[in-house]
Amino acid sequence: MTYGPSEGAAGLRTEELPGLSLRNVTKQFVSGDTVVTALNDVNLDLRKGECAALLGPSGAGKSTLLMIAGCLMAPTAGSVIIDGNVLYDSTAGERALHDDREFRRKHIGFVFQKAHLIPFLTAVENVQVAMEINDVRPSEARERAQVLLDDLGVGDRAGNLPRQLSGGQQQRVAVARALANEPSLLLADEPTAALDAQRARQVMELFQHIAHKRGASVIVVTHDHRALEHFDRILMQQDGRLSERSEPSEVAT
Ligand SMILES: Nc1ncnc2c1ncn2[C@@H]1O[C@H](COP(=O)(O)OP(=O)(O)OP(=O)(O)O)[C@@H](O)[C@H]1O
Repeated sequence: MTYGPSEGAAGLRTEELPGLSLRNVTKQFVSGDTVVTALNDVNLDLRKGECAALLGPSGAGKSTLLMIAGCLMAPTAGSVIIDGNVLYDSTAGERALHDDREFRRKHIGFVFQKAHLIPFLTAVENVQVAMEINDVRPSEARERAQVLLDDLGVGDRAGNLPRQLSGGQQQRVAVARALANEPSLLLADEPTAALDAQRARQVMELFQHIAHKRGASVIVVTHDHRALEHFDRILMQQDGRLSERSEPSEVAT
């Protein structure tokens, strides 16, 4: 289901629609007699061009929130709306309303804690392949992949295999891959854990740039409170609930 060209979820004009909306999203994991409520009635509207940090203690549900926002996992209840496209709706149960794989490929970029590069492809091929899956011509894909690697300061390692790169270099290749298809929603789960302070700062600045200059909605899970200056919003996930902090100083260190 997609809202029409001029009207959206709440009667908003399409250009004013949030990049991401989570509506009353609940996620429960059941194993045997145990039920874990990882997300409990979570609501979020993230505008296009907004860059949000997601904080919270271990086990609070941060990764689960990213997986659901990124359509890698269906919510138990609630709806997920990306750029006016209803991806999940509780009334439709577990079934995605769109072909979520195709939607994900075209519109969503992920960066995980570990780079997860394809080991037998070079750095540039790892980025290139993400574009080719979306039917970009190989020559154009290669050129754009090289530009992204240059932007991330690893252009000179384009021809190296992942095992020939340091952890931080691999992670920057993974960031380039996530940006390959100019996603409207970028989700990153502790992307700077393997980086030194300077590189971590550069990656956070890049995320900020992607939101502010390209109009993407960005969520970054981080434990690094020094990075909070790079974010427009600070979200806190605790005991399954999502809340918002207005100032970095409100976040306990
Ligand atoms: N596939 C699963 N099956 C059962 N329980 C799960 C599953 N995935 C997550 N959980 C549980 O859901 C809760 C939230 O997990 P989640 O990984 O989202 O937390 P987190 O905030 O990302 O934690 P961390 O900071 O340690 O990565 C935890 O209690 C976790 O054990």
